[in-house]
Amino acid sequence: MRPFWSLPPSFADLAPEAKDKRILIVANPTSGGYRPKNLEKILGYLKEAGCQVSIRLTTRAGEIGDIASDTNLAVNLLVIAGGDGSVNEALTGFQNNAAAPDLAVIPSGTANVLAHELGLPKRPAAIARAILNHRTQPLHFGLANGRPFVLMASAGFDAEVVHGIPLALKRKFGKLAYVYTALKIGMTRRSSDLTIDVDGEHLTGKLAVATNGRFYGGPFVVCPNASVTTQGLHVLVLKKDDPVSALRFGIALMVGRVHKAKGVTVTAFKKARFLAANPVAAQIDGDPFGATPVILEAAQDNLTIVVP
Ligand SMILES: Nc1ncnc2c1ncn2[C@@H]1O[C@H](COP(=O)(O)OP(=O)(O)OP(=O)(O)O)[C@@H](O)[C@H]1O
Repeated sequence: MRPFWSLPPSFADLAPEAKDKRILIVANPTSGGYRPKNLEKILGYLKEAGCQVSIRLTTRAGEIGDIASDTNLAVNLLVIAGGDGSVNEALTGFQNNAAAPDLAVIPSGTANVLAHELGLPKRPAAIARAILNHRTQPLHFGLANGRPFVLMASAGFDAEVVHGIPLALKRKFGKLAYVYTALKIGMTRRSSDLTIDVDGEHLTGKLAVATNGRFYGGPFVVCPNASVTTQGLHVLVLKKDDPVSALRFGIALMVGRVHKAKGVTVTAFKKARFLAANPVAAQIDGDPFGATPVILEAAQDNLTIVVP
């Protein structure tokens, strides 16, 4: 046993087998809360452990997808430093890569729901340790009109906010920008009716969220029984979206009770469709995704993701 005054083990001692590890870190410098200094520290720890590690900063949307779909990547681990949209791009790219490496995430982003789902650490040393330990779990995902989503796909008011939020405002004010945009849109919008076809049963509502995991919008629990590491999707249907109901649901969301709120149903499903007479805005993983109709199902495959 080490005497109590000795230094903690170095990263080189932690993972002797790391010397064979080839790691590519792809960082989205435009994601909310991006911290280049933290990335440098993580890079330093991984190099100290002997990993062959390189880093690439994206210069445009779509680049992460292109990298992830490259069948000549020749790495054991692709690490995405970014938010949920960046991870979604990697997942989408992996669909065209039969030799996809394992995935790890250095969380940034405005909400970063996946970080809450997996309990990802924030400190550089803890992130490096998780990457070196390389403990993995299957990451299940859903398909919306054939496009993968890791966390959620929805149609209705929240998607209108995702479509309407100005990027500069999101970068400057983070989550507050969502609140501001929601209030602004909420005052003038005309709500639409949705039909939600859940495994052949017809539900009606104003907002429908297909969720792959427990959380929504950050640390807020919407489906306590779900997890991104087990297969299966649930759909939350909100019956109303008038300002008073929206406020009630918002408060219920913040206290982790929205799934129990009056006017909310949660249903597990295999196949669902979000339909509307006139197109209703849709979003996946916090990025705009056109409009209804949206057809949803669980993907049969899964990825391998590093967990703490
Ligand atoms: N260099 C870049 N310039 C512009 N857009 C980029 C760049 N790199 C990646 N993107 C795009 O930025 C989008 C949003 O990124 P990301 O999700 O990581 O951050 P965020 O929006 O702040 O976080 P969150 O989704 O957790 O709220 C991604 O969908 C990705 O396509």
